[in-house]
Amino acid sequence: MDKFYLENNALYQNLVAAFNNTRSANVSAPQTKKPSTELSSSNMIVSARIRPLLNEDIAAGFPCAVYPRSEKSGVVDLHDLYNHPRGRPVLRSSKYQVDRLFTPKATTEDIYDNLVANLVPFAWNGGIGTLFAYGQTGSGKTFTVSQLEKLVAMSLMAKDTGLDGTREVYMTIIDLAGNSAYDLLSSRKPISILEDSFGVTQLAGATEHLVQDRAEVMNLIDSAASFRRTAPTKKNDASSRSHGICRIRIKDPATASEGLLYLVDLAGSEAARDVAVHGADRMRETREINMSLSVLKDCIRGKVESDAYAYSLSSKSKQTRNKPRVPFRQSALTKVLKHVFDPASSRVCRTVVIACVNPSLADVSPSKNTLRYAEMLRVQVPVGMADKTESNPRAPMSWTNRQLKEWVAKNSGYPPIKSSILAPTESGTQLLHLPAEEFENRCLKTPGVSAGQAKAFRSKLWQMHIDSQRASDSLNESAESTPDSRKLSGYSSRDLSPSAATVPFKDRIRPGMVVSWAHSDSDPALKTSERTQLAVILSPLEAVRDGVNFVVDRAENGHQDGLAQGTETGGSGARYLCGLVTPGQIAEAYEMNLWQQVVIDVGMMESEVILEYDTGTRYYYISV
Ligand SMILES: Nc1ncnc2c1ncn2[C@@H]1O[C@H](COP(=O)(O)OP(=O)(O)OP(=O)(O)O)[C@@H](O)[C@H]1O
Repeated sequence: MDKFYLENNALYQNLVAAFNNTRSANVSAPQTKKPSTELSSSNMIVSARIRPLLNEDIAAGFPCAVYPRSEKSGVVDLHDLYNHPRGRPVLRSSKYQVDRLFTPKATTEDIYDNLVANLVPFAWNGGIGTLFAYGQTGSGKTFTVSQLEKLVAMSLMAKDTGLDGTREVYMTIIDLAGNSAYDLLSSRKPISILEDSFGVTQLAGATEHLVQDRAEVMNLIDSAASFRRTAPTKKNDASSRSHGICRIRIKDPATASEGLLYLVDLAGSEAARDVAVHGADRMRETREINMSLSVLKDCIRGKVESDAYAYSLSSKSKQTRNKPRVPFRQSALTKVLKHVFDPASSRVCRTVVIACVNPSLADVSPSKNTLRYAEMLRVQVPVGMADKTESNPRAPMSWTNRQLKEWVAKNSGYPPIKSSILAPTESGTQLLHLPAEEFENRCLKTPGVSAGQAKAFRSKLWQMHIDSQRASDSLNESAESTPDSRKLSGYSSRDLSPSAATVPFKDRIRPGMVVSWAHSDSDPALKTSERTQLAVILSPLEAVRDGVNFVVDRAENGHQDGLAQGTETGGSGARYLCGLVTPGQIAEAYEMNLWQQVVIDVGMMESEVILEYDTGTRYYYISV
């Protein structure tokens, strides 16, 4: 093929020039409006960097095959020459679209400013920012990622970062080849990828360096690069045959909360011909690399789709769409990046992909694959949903950072909480997912704000979010029907009768009421150190048929069948069968465990607690 390209170089260049002339003539003609049925996700940016032709490409005589239309449009044309069996060769052109395009003139500093710089404050404030560089061998992935690592480090270790507070910065750099992982900061010591009992992936045996200054970080990056596993391919004399992962953990010592930055230099995807001269082991290695890249693509797409699914305001649209799958357990690479991909993770993530492209005609086929892969990563969010999520002043999930800041300024009480500290870059969704402790700590950084004000303000935001979900769900259930209070009541443990609030709660105990109660300290079956617990009333104990002791652990009998028990502590004697309400995975979220039952004496009950159901996270939250 290379011979064919070289022999027809002049023809190829003429055909490309003719294509470009026709296209620019058409550009001046009025454009039909693009049918805007979709738009891509803002937490995921797919970009492409076209590297310059290198001296060796030019010396080999191959022309340029990749033509960016304009950086703004993100559209790039690729021209291949097709050896037509009858007649002369023809030009085959294909067009690809990415969110951001970097032409050969762009420097890595431009890429940093445009794509990566805002991941730094994001991770500084507790988010997870991930950057992947993908592309065929020799396309400039290592060149790009190694420089970006240094730029990130310079920004994090600057004397004045311009960011609030101080942070401890920890760095780990590993190399992943197939299922084996190595610590590049400990002379390629083998390490293990394990999932601990909390489901968190641990890089067992990898060293984490607490870095103090720029010089130290630069040394670590250079030293890791020298331990990276490389082997020559036909295209690149020092080709990375493994995925290089740089993890930067940014810990806030005041709150122990942490953000993460992952900079991932993926192993080169290569055409079989590049390794054809090598043995079976290299071919197997190539298959493994291509398989892990394919799982990565499914995970990136799946995560964006699953976020869109989870945050969809409309329960109707959820019913009509299948729940997206994120197969993160299928490769070692995506297991290491579990926090980024696990749909159960409550962490806010932003992902940036850089598809690196070699512009030479000799590499046009793998370049097409790279750009096709990049296009497949651009997950589209239906416009209907975007409309709903973008412009509802009553739905915090739909707020941009600017809308959020305006709302905080007007609604956070006195003194007003500084929105630049509470949410420097976050959207409404991101602030809702901030752990409660971190949210309140940020509020407390505004002078004069009390812990009570911070707590009440978070409740206010959550209440608004829950109301907006409920309103949206009821709207979707039936546009024509009048609001049905029985349907709405399914979302709250609140008494439907407005006059109920005037009656002491112990005089109106009913099934479905949630109460706080104090249990005896020594009760091991409750598996918690908190003395005050929540429980949902199921029925009066008398309503339970005699002889069903296997469900109810009666106070008189002590523990039975491992179930929790209530004890009589001088109450009125009325006792209720209740289901335990236990903390969920997200801070301040609860789940109802109707099968974990306990008998509670009225005397042990302290107060009624109103729980509201949030369809987005499928947890209950205490309403204030
Ligand atoms: N934007 C650029 N400007 C100048 N030279 C570049 C650029 N990008 C890459 N190069 C050069 O191209 C060659 C290949 O780059 P690099 O090693 O980064 O490729 P790679 O995609 O990481 O390859 P592999 O997957 O085989 O490791 C290097 O000599 C590098 O210096």
